[in-house]
Amino acid sequence: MQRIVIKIGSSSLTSDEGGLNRSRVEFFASELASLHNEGHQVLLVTSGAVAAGFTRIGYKKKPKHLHEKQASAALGQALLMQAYQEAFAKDRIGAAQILLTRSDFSNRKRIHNALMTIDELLKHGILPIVNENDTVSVDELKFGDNDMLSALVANLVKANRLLILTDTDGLYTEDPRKNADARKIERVDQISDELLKLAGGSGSSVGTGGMRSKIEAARIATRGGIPVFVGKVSETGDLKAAAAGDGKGTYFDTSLNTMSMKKQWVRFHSLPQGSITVDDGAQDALLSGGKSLLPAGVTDVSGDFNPGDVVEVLNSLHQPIGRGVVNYASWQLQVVAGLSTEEVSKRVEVHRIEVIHRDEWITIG
Ligand SMILES: Nc1ncnc2c1ncn2[C@@H]1O[C@H](COP(=O)(O)OP(=O)(O)O)[C@@H](O)[C@H]1O
Ligand SMILES: N[C@@H](CCC(=O)OP(=O)(O)O)C(=O)O
Repeated sequence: MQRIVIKIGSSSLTSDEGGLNRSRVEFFASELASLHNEGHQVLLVTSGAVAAGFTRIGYKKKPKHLHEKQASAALGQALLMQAYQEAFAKDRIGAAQILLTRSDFSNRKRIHNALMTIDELLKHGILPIVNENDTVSVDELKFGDNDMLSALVANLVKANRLLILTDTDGLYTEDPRKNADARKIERVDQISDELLKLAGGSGSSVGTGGMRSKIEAARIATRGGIPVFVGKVSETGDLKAAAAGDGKGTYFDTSLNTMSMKKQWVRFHSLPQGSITVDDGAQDALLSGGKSLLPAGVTDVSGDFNPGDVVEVLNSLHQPIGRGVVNYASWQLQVVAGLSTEEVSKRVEVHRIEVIHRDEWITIG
């Protein structure tokens, strides 16, 4: 038995003019049902709410403004779920709706609740269907496309694999819609910046992130130890083949140095509650010395945070260099910034003397 997260993009479920393509929904549901019936735990991350809803609202093409997209998603999500529910019912599979936002992933309690819900549904043989909660997602915190959401869900549920389905049979050296000579890349073992540059934006009028956001998602999932497939499922049996390592697409192998769960949370899920500026010595200690941050290296503190929160760390030029879990409240750190360890222990009572312990630090940039 494997736990498999499958992401389906708008371009696979709707037509360019918008509106849900019911027969595509039925096809994907039957492919998912066949994996489910083999005894796997299957989770679906689906897009398509905006694309399914905008024509019904009366917009001529996919809307650009956030409130229009949100209105389309509110209508379209219901249509999407209805279509999935009816399609899965043919295989007697119950389908449940889970709507998440970016900020849910940075709140340990909320995301823990989501995980408990998903586990409970899977235990009862129900197929969880996840989408972004578009109505309450604000612009700057939106996933936008669901590729990143699927990677975070896969990490959250500790999936055995993530299958990102789209309208192209994998990653090419260039966008194959624009260059017929583009070559397919069958396997990727290291996601480099050069590879990210190969990938362009969306080729269709309904899709959002294009290949680039899929590679970024693959980077996050593979770092979490989850192998990823990006490709096409268009005929019966294609999904099983994709899950078995024989699909029409590109396979991304897990990177050798996978991050600990704690570091993954700091890197990908957390929302910093404040920032700490450090001097050049502390910057070196963090970036090249593999050391923890001590109060002596702190020059400035901003924001209102508590021990256990994540903070961003800035260098003396105010450029972000990383983030980590802080062991001080902001007011405590203000009192002891720049002081030696001996002085610190005279002035405040803290659980750990390091401002950020190296095991809870992550370099960014
Ligand atoms: N290097 C590339 N290889 C493959 N596809 C690419 C590449 N660069 C850009 N694309 C485009 O990415 C599109 C898939 O992304 P997108 O439209 O966002 O789909 P989805 O709705 O499934 O998320 C493809 O149709 C293709 O035009
Ligand atoms: N939450 C949105 C996702 C938007 C979107 O276009 O995503 P994708 O097709 O994955 O690039 C929706 O359901 O419409």
